[in-house]
Amino acid sequence: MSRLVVVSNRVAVPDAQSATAGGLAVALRDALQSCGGVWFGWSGKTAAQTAEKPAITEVGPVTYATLDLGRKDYNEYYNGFANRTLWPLFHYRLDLAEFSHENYTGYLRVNTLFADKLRPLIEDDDHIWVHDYHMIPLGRELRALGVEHPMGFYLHTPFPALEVLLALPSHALLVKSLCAYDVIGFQTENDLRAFRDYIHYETKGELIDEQTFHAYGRVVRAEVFPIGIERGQMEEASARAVELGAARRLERTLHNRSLMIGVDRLDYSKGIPERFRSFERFLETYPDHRGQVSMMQIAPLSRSEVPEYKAIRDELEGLAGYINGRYGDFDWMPLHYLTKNFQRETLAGFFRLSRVGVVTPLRDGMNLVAKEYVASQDPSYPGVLVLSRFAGAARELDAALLVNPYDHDGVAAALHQGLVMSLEERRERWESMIAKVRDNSLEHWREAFLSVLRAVPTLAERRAGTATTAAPAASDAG
Ligand SMILES: O=P(O)(O)OC[C@H]1O[C@H](O[C@H]2O[C@H](CO)[C@@H](O)[C@H](O)[C@H]2O)[C@H](O)[C@@H](O)[C@@H]1O
Ligand SMILES: O=c1ccn([C@@H]2O[C@H](COP(=O)(O)OP(=O)(O)O)[C@@H](O)[C@H]2O)c(=O)[nH]1
Repeated sequence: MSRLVVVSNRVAVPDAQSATAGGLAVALRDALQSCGGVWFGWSGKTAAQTAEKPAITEVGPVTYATLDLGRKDYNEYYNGFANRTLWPLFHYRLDLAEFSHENYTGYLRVNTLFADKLRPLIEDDDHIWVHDYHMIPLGRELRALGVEHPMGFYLHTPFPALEVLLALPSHALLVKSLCAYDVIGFQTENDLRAFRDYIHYETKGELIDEQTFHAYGRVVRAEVFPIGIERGQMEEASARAVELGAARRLERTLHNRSLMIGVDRLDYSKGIPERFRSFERFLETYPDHRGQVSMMQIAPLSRSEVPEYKAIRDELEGLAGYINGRYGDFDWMPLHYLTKNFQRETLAGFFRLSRVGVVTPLRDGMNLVAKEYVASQDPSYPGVLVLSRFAGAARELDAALLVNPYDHDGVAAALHQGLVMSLEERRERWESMIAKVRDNSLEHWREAFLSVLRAVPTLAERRAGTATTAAPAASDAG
């Protein structure tokens, strides 16, 4: 099998902490281990200047190549265009999107630099898989350097509706850059539809069939590959975790009260203030639950240098204090709000103890927490998932209590419904959801994407005329 080159903003270089690597990191590492290759990206560290050469770590057949970013590059590329322009825009928050020429230039500069540094590491037969909004221009930059290899791109966030994307001054180049890839993967049908709308209405490209289109002189495949969680991992971890320290200690603090749980990076896309307001509405509307149930919100800090993330942190501290001050009692605290990070194995135990999982983003590419909550439940006594209809996960987990996170009364009613739901209905809903979580695992996602990417003939196959596939090949570099 030919080698794989993975490119992503964050690279999980194995080290002393490798045991705690996230699911996506493990899945990509497994793929690289089996066929060999390179994982390239940012080191996660900043320096005075961006590194001249990538730092190389060789582990078996895998080369990890990472670059430290200089402060200016880091600010304009990561804090700037990626997380102050593309992130809010892709999550339908035009009100928060900042359009700065300087940041945009920095974003393009870092992508050009990544392409330059990656080029020498690419071998003739490689397949290249690029991840996420940080790296959209990378494929086009590689093509400009003469890289004609099969190249795939996967977008982990939503792809915004046409009218929203048009607000981005550089929308045309962004989409043209996407078309430099041979395969583009999205989380949901919604995202794919939005992308095809853009191709159809803005580029006047030709939609050849459900998965293929022609634009900018290239034939490209665009498909849906919903991401999942590692098969069995949370199921096993949660069964073990309830016997372990943290979950045991949490259970003792509950004094037989019910627990509702939310776990999200501290990000405005996750709808945490709206969730707190819905929780307040719930306490107001259903007073019988006062003193009987608590909500625990785990929200590890994220992208803390971006002003909008600082603002939401302040807002949440104010709201949590207000709710606890207004409704709490000397022996009961309604809301536990923590900004520390927990290991997923610990979360698995917390999820299993929680009667209701509250996952109410305003917009989310997938939301793996929703799937992890389902996977962590005790099959004989499962909890209830309250899930935003605007999370990608809602497409598969349609047996959850689906809510509109902007509708505080509706979410409050769903929280109540989750707490009073019969065991029979809880089991029925959970069985439907766990089947989908198991079927659409992370491994399934990875193999589904790679099988489409690997069907694109390699450079060597095309040169030798030995391609056996009908998969479309690039016709020019766009
Ligand atoms: O790298 P950070 O800036 O610290 O952010 C963490 C990741 O956040 C985003 O995650 C997305 O990917 C998940 C898996 O596909 C998906 O479930 C979720 O809905 C997305 O928000 C981001 O897209 C990643 O690149 C970041 O690494
Ligand atoms: O304290 C925490 C909070 C979250 N997570 C993990 O972070 C991931 C979050 O992924 P999700 O798709 O829900 O959202 P994202 O943060 O990628 O937007 C999930 O695997 C969580 O279990 C974690 O390990 N510790």
